[in-house]
Amino acid sequence: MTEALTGTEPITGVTTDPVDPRGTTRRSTFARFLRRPAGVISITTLALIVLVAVFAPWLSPYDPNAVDLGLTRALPSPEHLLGGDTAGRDVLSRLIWGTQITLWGALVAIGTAVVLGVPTGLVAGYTGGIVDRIGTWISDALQAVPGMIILLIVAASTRNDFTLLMITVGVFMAPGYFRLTRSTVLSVRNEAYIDAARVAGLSNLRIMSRHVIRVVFAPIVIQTALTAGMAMGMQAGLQFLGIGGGTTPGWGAAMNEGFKVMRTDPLLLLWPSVALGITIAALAVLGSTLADVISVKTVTLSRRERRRILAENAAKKPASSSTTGSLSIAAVDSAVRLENLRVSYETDSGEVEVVHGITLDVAPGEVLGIVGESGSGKSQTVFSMLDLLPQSGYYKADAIWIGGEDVTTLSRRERAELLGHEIGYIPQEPMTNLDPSYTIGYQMTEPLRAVHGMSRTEARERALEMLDKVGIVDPQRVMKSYPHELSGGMAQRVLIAGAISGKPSVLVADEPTTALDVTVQAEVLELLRELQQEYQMSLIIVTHNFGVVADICDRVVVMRSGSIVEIDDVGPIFAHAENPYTRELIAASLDGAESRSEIDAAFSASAPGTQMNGARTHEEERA
Ligand SMILES: Nc1ncnc2c1ncn2[C@@H]1O[C@H](COP(=O)(O)OP(=O)(O)OP(=O)(O)O)[C@@H](O)[C@H]1O
Repeated sequence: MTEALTGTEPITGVTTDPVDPRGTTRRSTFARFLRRPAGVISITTLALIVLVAVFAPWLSPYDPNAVDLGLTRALPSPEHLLGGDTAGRDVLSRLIWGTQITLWGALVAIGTAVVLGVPTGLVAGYTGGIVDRIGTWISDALQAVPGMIILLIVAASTRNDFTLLMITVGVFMAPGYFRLTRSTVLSVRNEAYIDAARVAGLSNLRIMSRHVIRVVFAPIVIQTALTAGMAMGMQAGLQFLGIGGGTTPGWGAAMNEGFKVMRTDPLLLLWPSVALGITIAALAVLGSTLADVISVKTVTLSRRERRRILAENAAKKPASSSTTGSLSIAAVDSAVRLENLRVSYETDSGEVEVVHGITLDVAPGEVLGIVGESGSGKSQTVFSMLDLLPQSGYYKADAIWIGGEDVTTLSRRERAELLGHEIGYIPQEPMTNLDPSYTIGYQMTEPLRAVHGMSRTEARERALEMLDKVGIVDPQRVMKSYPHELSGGMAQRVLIAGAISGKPSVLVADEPTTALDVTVQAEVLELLRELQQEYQMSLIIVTHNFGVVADICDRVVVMRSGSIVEIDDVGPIFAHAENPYTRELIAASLDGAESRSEIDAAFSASAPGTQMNGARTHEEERA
């Protein structure tokens, strides 16, 4: 469907089906579900059962509690299709009304479990730390409580109130939802698109309710199908024991009555057992088919793998107390300034410092390159600046100035708000930084409305203007598209448009071209340079490539193993770098690798209508 489009080509033949978090369309998920006989049978059966419950007053041939002594223990007949029970009541009518009360009981229990378990699991998984520990502790404690004893106490103290009993059942089911939600959230909490939403200044509540909840949705639906059956089983069990039955003709109560006369009138036990068995089986089949179709998978690093990575890190550089780097202007005049920044990670083998006290600043309108080999600490530096370090990481700094304010003195919320206004962030991987569940239009307008207070129309106009600015040929159409319908180059342009749409004073680009092919890299760099000049933003560009530095930067910070080894203007660095490591990096970037001019030449040759660096003009794209 989607061809390998470059960022400048119009989208052709795209569909706009909403997608689930795994990138498949909702329609196709439902279609795949319906293609399975088990799916069709289970959903049809459940639909019929629900219809019977809803239309019980009309379907029931008699009053379920009306007594006709002539009907006592009567066998099935044309007037009473399932016969009469021991008190002379119509069995079919009681079974039909029983459907209603049984489903209602399951609904109350599941509703309670979902309301208690899902939001708490969401908050615990997303927030982590003490909130997570308290939530997990309560969940574990609840599971250790003997549920049956509590149910007996509730039954005794509420005179067998059926609804209250089912709420209590729901409370005991809530830990299942809590654990499922928490673990699902943990698996996506550090996804790049969640980080991107944080940097855009969206509140935690908004991120949780819009972006994280979507991932939780599918497993919760599956869990609900399975636990609804369990809730019904428990309800029937309670009524079978005479708890919570009362005069309510639930299936469990009917089974209780049938059990007493099982030897003489086995049919009285058979009918409610069959009804309950079919419903629970249909729910179980529905749940497992859904699980199969959606196949929820989370990828986690094995413990051994984690240990290996952390040990490697620890071996790379011992913690040091020295500070590296330098400053060029006063703190209040700088666009960004880091003073003695240290980043550490908590690991099994203790604390590992990965950035060892670095100091640097960026002037308004300046383009600063942060260069270094992989693992040198470039991203950790940027993440500290953007408050994006993962849970196990933390930083210490004498100060971090952004827009003339020391953000280390601000609350998390104030800082997020400041970041949303002052900094635009362009991440490494364009695709993973877009939420697959939402259209580009929604993702672009959301921060503009939530953070910058624009109306829907203003936000839409700004988003269209920015998409146009970054060279997207058909912005209207792209706004309606989902991330999987874009090529990598287009996705990166969309992210650039999103990053500049709030008109930030600083743009941070973390290896913005590594995930793109060579020709698209050239276009994106050219675009960044144009935008930086047009908006007079400061640009911090993280890269391992001195070709990019030569092309776009005013000044360069060279990092190695978490320290700064050299800071200088680009000219002097290329002419006479002082540090041998810098010289090595320059040589490695230019030696053998395609230099910028080679890339440009190659691109110009392959696409005659292109400017220097391979970026086509907007007019040419339109043509
Ligand atoms: N979650 C983590 N736990 C422990 N150490 C980490 C973690 N994330 C990163 N590190 C370590 O921090 C160091 C610096 O990593 P960083 O991501 O900043 O490197 P980088 O220079 O940006 O490299 P790259 O260009 O490959 O992204 C590395 O040694 C890395 O292994």
